Amino acid sequence: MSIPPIDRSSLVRYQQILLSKAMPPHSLGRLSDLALDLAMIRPRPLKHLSLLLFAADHGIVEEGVTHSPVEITYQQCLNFARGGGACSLFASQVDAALAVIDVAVKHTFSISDNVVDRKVAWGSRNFLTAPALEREACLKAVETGRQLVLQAHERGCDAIAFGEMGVGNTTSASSMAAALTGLPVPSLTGKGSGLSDAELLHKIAVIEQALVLHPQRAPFEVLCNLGGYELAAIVGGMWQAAELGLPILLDGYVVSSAALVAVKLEPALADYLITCHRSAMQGHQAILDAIGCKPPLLDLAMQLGEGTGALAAWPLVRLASRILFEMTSFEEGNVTNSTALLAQLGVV
Ligand SMILES: O=C(O)c1ccc[n+]([C@@H]2O[C@H](COP(=O)([O-])O)[C@@H](O)[C@H]2O)c1
Ligand SMILES: Cc1cc2nc[nH]c2cc1C
Repeated sequence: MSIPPIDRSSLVRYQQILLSKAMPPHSLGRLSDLALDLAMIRPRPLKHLSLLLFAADHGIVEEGVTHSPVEITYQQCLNFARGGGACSLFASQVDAALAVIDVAVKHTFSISDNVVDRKVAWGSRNFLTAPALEREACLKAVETGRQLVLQAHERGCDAIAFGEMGVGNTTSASSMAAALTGLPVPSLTGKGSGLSDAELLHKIAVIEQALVLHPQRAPFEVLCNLGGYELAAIVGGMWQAAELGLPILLDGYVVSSAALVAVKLEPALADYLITCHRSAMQGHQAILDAIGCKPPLLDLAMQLGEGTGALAAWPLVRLASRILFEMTSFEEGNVTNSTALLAQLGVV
């Protein structure tokens, strides 16, 4: 694996280009910061976003950590692949290509369902009784993520986002985040797709028990012991995307827990992450901080997953990527550069 470092040496030149644009200095605020970040990753306007949504089931649901019936995982995969659900609506609104990929859903899809079959296991195991993932199957899921990103890149995408669907996966996400950050479990655990206050306390107790049962803290061990197959696919996909020099639009709580694993394994990956939104799930900001992310572009109290936060931010990301390369300068627009004049006079 070799993730190329982003092109920091060009930052000063890009900052100068930004100052030459026909506007008062710094008037595009965080959008111009984003323009600079994107240019150091990929110095041209972005056009095509691919959203890879990986789906899997989770054995930890046996412990009563979610209200959602397990069949919702496969039902939602079918729904998404038919163009239903939030992720499909958002993807069609912002012109992104959506693929739904089964890595470990407890359901047999038929070819006409339009769900990509990359099944590596029939769900994960209950990690209160065994490691969640089988090592070999975990590696296969990582490899699947890589292959899907390579294919999306071959089809012409120049930016990538990951989504997920998996009843029970917020328990995996919180467990991995707690193992990798050392932060108290309650600070990282929320109600997921919906729990009462008492049920949330039970979910926290389950996670605390899991952390005792699985004391290993090396990132790959954490992924195998506490993770999910869709999370493993996202880890592999993120590595591949960074290797290809693609900006990665970071979605919410669950995808960010996979990003934390990926960054712990390969710190250079962090520079390719664009922080799209802050999920309302308890602990998302703590995960973003542990990764070293910039403040999120959107803070809309969303907490759905599916890649919806990344999709909602894509129009802003695409817009920012055009500023350095497509906006006219003072000179090109025949506009007096008052700041430059004042600088010549020694006023600024
Ligand atoms: O990523 C997020 O910010 C997020 C926050 C809350 C819930 N989810 C979604 O909720 C599902 C898992 O919820 P749960 O309660 O069954 O663990 C899973 O399909 C996720 O996509 C996702
Ligand atoms: C209905 C439903 C939709 C979802 N989308 C992502 N996670 C989800 C969980 C549930 C329960």
